Amino acid sequence: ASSARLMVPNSRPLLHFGFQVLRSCLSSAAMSPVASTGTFRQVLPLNYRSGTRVEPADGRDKEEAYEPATGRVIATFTCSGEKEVDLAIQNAKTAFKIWSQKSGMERSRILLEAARIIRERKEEIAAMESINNGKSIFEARVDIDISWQCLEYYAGLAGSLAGQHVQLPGGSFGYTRREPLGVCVGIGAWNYPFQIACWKAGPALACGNAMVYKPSPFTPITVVLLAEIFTEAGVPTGLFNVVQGGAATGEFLCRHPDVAKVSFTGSVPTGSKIMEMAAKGIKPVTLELGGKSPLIIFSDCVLENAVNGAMMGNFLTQGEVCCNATRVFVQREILDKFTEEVVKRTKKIKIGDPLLEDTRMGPLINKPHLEKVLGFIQKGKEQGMKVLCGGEAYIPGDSKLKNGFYMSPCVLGNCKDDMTCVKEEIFGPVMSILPFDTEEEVLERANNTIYGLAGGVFTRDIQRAHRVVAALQAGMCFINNYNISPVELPFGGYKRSGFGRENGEAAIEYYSQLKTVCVEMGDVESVF
Ligand SMILES: NC(=O)c1ccc[n+]([C@@H]2O[C@H](COP(=O)([O-])OP(=O)(O)OC[C@H]3O[C@@H](n4cnc5c(N)ncnc54)[C@H](O)[C@@H]3O)[C@@H](O)[C@H]2O)c1
Ligand SMILES: C[N+](C)(C)CCCC=O
Repeated sequence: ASSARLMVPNSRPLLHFGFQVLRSCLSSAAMSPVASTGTFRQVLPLNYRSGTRVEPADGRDKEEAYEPATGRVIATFTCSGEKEVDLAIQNAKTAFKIWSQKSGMERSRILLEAARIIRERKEEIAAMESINNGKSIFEARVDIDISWQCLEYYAGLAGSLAGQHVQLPGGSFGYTRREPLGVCVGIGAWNYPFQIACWKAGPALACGNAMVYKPSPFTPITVVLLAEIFTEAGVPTGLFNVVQGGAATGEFLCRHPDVAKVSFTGSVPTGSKIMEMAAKGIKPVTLELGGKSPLIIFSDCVLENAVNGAMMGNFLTQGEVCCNATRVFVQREILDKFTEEVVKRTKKIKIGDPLLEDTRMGPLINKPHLEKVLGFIQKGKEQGMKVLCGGEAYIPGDSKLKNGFYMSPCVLGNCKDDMTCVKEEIFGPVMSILPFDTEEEVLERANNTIYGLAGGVFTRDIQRAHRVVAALQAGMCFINNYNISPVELPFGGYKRSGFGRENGEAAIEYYSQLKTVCVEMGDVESVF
């Protein structure tokens, strides 16, 4: 068990779908945080191999991880070198031999146990996620709920993974076996550290693979808890390993000859490099990349729902969400009313200490990122955009937060499709509002982007809703809602937002391979 474990308060009933969980968190009575901001310090090693935390066997560069709420360093660690990466992969290979021989039901039981432990330790994990990432505690709880739901879901599928039996002439037959790939590498982004790891580990382990996981160096803390939980749940030693580090460590992983697959979540430029490295070894990749998603709001919508959808589509996790609907197209008849309401609601967002129950927006991940986001807004102003609210660095009243990386959420008006803020992924709390007149026009404009991760529509016209999502060039579409995450539904992008899918039955395809067996029941005929 982790000695970094924090106190776990009374648990509460849990609901099983992302949105309902979010609702329950929003409406539930305040629960006191398990740690207070400004006190956490990570002292244990952050690599995980041979079923325990270890210091890396080699590595040169040191990294520091921050608590964005205060700007404090909470962990210093060495980035894993080539030797450490190899040790983790060799461990995974050994564990794979045992794990891949287990039946689906055996794997299922262990994944269910891991899900149960995550549920039990939800408050502790959520608090650490909030401390290291900056997202509000109530959002972090939703992330942890989605994480255990993901493991439960794949535990449910593990027992029914199967091939096909095909009858051939003369009593001969063929069958297919669904087999694991081997050692899979997971590389994650910093915005959903624990959840991204579960979205990869859940299907990978259910299919019988082993995994070596590298989180973002900005958020190294919580994935090690996941590794400890898998061990406690009963996976073979070395099945799920963690190596810490940045680009160099990631490259050692991607280039390693014993790695069967790379599943990557991160930016488009890094995704392109990953694909190139994987191509050298003919390794399959899953790429979950960035986005600049459109949300189309027709004048016949339920305005309050559309406003809620736009808020959820822009301001979760300080706007640092890949599938955010940062281009909000609003039909001209309701533009003023919609804008007025969104601005009113945005101004009311409570910014501050992420561990406080009533905080709805915490700090951004780090200072350079905050400066980058503010730079986008400055550029927007220079290009003629109107800042309707927010868009400034923010210093909360509490003196311990004065060095944190806060900004006020921003709504931009007077936007044009060719402006930088409308074209590029900002990855911060910045919503651009764009008027439109017709369905045909808005679809053309919505699809005019290199990205294709997500998209949404608000309308009461059911035919139009389905017509619009069918025309959207995006992998994840929402009708009359936005940014909900049922783990039963596949998630992934079109165009440069990547390929492959996480969640849902679809993910099984990306962590397994089919073997065909042809069985002869008669004699062998030869043409020679
Ligand atoms: N589609 C999705 O599901 C999804 C989810 C979350 C975030 N994202 C995207 O991630 C981006 C933000 O995350 P980020 O800033 O951490 O992205 P990033 O690409 O900078 O880093 C992602 C991960 O890749 C590693 N990495 C960097 N260079 C590497 C290299 N050369 N070889 C191997 N690994 C390397 C990083 O250390 C990190 O762990 C945004 O674009 C966002 O949209 C996508
Ligand atoms: C859980 N969300 C909100 C759908 C985000 C998925 C991961 C993207 O960054």
